[in-house]
Amino acid sequence: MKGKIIKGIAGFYYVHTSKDCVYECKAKGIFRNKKIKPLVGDNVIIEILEDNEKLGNIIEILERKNDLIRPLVANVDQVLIVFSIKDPDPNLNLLDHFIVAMEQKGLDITICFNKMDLINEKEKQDIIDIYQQVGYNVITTSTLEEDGLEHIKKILKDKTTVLAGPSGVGKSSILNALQDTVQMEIGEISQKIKRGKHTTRHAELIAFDETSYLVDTPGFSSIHINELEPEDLKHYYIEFLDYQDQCKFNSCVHINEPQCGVKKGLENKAISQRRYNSYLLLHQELKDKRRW
Ligand SMILES: Nc1nc2c(ncn2[C@@H]2O[C@H](COP(=O)(O)OP(=O)(O)OP(=O)(O)O)[C@@H](O)[C@H]2O)c(=O)[nH]1
Ligand SMILES: [Zn+2]
Repeated sequence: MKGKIIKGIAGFYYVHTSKDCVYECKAKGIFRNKKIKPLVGDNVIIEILEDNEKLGNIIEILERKNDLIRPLVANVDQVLIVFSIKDPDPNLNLLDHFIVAMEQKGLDITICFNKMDLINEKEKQDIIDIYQQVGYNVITTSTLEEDGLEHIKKILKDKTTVLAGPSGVGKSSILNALQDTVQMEIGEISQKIKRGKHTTRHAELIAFDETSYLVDTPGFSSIHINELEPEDLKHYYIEFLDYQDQCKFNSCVHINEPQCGVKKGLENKAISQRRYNSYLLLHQELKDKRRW
């Protein structure tokens, strides 16, 4: 039977299979020999030992699409980057920083502006426009007024999703609001899990249905851009890609070079000055880092 590991504790793996069943499984020795450790998020094949007790063995780990380090989860498809529209005001340089980090990991990105109840309808629409113009899916929510949650659920459908965003923007509130809507045998699982006491906090998946999962820890509240050379940053500002073939030089980083397509895009306002400024800032940061 096929399933997905949604939780791992002390050598036990909890595998979510079709019809919302969760089996408590051990991994057979073969993985240890191959030096593969099952991860939360892994798609696996299990053999059932005891159907009444929902006990099984993991006999195969299916090929991983990717594995993230923080949180430690396999096969994440997308990220929902949460920023608040107010309290705290969105720091757009930081948002772009998040976007670059997630683009680098190859995750699909949706941007969620939360706390929409704190502003008037038209206020700050320009911020939303900037990111829609880039081509990102932007949604707006208020967990306080339970607004936009249906929209989030639609985005979660058939994907494994992780939340990211700075502190205080409402990631936990979104998780809680969504979790309230999940009807699963949570009780049964937590009974089993309570047997042992564990202090370390591992990532878990919340199953919405057989193919939709959300990582339960608001994973990235700080960001690391891994080993990125300043001249490679341009690849992660995806709106530049449409203009770079108009650059005279292939190696153009769109700063001081003559005949730059991205600069032309800026002039005719197809590329946002706001985004370009954050590009310059981050480019300089990466250069400074290299000097260390
Ligand atoms: N007005 C308003 N306040 C909200 C909304 N969502 C969350 N808050 C409040 O914002 C504060 C921070 O919310 P959290 O959900 O803890 O934010 P977080 O992103 O998980 O923060 P960290 O745990 O620090 O990463 C809390 O006081 C929430 O009650 C919202 O939609 N509107
Ligand atoms: Zn250029």
